[in-house]
Amino acid sequence: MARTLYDKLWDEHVVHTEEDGTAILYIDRHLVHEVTSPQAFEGLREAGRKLWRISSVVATADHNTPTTHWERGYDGIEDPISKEQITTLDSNIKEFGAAAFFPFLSKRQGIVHVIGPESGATLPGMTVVCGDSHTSTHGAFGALAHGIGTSEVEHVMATQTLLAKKAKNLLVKVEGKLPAGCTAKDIVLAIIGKIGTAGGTGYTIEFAGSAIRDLSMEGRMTVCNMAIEAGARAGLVAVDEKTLAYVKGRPLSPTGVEWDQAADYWKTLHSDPGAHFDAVVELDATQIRPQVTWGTSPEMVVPIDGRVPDPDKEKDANKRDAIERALTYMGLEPNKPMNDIFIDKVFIGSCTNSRIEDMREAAAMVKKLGQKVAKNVKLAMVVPGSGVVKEQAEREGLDAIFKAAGFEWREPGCSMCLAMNADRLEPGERCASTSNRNFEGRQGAGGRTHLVSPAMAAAAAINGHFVDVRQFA
Ligand SMILES: CC(C)[C@H](C(=O)O)[C@@H](O)C(=O)O
Ligand code: SF4
Repeated sequence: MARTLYDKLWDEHVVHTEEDGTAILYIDRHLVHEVTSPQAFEGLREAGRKLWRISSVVATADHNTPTTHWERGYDGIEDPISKEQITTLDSNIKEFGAAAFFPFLSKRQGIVHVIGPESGATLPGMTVVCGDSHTSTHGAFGALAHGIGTSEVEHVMATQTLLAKKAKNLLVKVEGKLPAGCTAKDIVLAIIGKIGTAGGTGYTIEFAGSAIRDLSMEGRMTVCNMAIEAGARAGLVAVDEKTLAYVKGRPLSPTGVEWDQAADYWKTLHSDPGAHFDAVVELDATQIRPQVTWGTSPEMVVPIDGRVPDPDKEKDANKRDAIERALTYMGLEPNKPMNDIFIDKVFIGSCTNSRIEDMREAAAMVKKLGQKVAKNVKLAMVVPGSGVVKEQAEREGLDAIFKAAGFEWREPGCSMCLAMNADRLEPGERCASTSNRNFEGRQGAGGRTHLVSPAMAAAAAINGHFVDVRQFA
C-alpha cells in the first residue's frame, strides 16, 4: 500500500501497538538541554537506573548561557538559577554519559536544534526527541522528530521508548518560485497565517512542493522549526540529494559501507505516489510576500505591504476581542501601515534563523544598504546558533560587516528568543526578531515582538522601522 513519509517512519519504529492505538515507539536520538533534563536525571538516580542507550544522547547547554563575556567563564553567568541549570547538566552528563556533549564554553556549543544537524546527530529516518517543542526542526531531514515533556524525557532515558499515538497526515504543498527577497521564514509565516496556530493540531505535516524542494537544508529547518507554531508536533520534508549532501561528513554521520547502506535506505524516505493524506493545504509561492507579525501569536501576521488589522472589520466577536487585546499589548493603532512601525531593538538569532545561511542573508542586506543601525534602535544583536556557525561566519567576514554597521556580535545560544539569560526586552520595547514566538512577555515582561526573516530584521535595524526588502532584491 502506498504510504506517506510519516507512515514509513512510524512503521519503522513501532515496537508494539495497544488496541486503543497507543503505541510504543523506539527512539534513536535523544537530544538533551539544561532546562528540561534535571528532573529526569534525578528520577533515574532515585530509581537507581542508567541510561538505556548512552550512545543515543547528545547534550548541550543553550537556553541559559550568556552571550557576552565568555572570558569570565562560569562566573559570567549572573543569574544563580541559570548557573545551577548549566552546572547540573555538566554533572549529570559526567555521571550518566552521552554520545556527545557540548557544554557551555565549548567550541561546538549552541542551540540544541542547530547543533543536532550540524554534528550529524540528526540523520534521516531517525526518531528524534528532545524536551523542547522546536524539536520539529529536525524533520527537515526526513526524521520523525518532536518535543516531549520532562516525564517523557525520563521515560526515554530509562527505556529508549516513548508512548505515542499516531497523528493524522497533513500535506502542505507550496508550489512555484519564491519571489526575490522572500525566504523560508516568509513561507512558514504565510502557512501559519493561512491555517492558523491550530491548523496542524493532531497532524504531522509534510511540507512538499517545488518551493520546499528549492530550499536549502537551512531553509527547510526554518520551515519545520515552526510546524509546532502551526499546531503540529512534527513537520517533515522528504529526503533528497540536498539532504544527503548536508549530512555527509558530519562528525556523527556514518562513513564507508555504513554510509552507502544508510544512503540507499534514506533515498526511500519520501511519500509514495498516491499515498493518502487526511488533509491537503496548497500555497502559491509566487504570491508570498515578506511577512511581519503584528500581534501576540504567530498567526497574527500580514505581508509588509499590509496594515495592522482593524477589529471593527472583524465580524466574529471572539476574534475581534483577540485582535483588540493584541493591539493593546502591542501598542498599535488599527490600519497602521506595517512599514510605519518603528522598533527599539533587533534580534537576529534563535533555532529558527541562526544558521550560517541566515547570518549570510542578514549580512548581505546590511552590506547592500551600506549604512549604520538607525539612531532609534537601541540594540541590534546577532546571535549565531552555535560556535561552529560563529566560526564559519567569522571566516567569511560576516561579523565584521555587522560590527561596522553597529550590530553587536554575540556568543551562541537561545538568547533573546525567550529571555532566560540576561538578553531581554524592557517593558514596552518593540523588537524585530527572527525567532518563532511572539507571545506576551516572550522576550521579556511587557516586550513587543514582531517575527520576521533575517533580511527583514537587518533592513529594519538600518531603517529604524520595517521596510519591504523586495525593493533591495
Ligand atoms: C524551554 C523549553 C521547554 C521551551 C520549548 O519547549 O520550546 C523553549 O525552548 C521555547 O522555545 O519555548
Ligand atoms: S532558540 Fe528559542 S525556540 Fe529555539 S529552543 Fe531556544 S528558546 Fe526554544
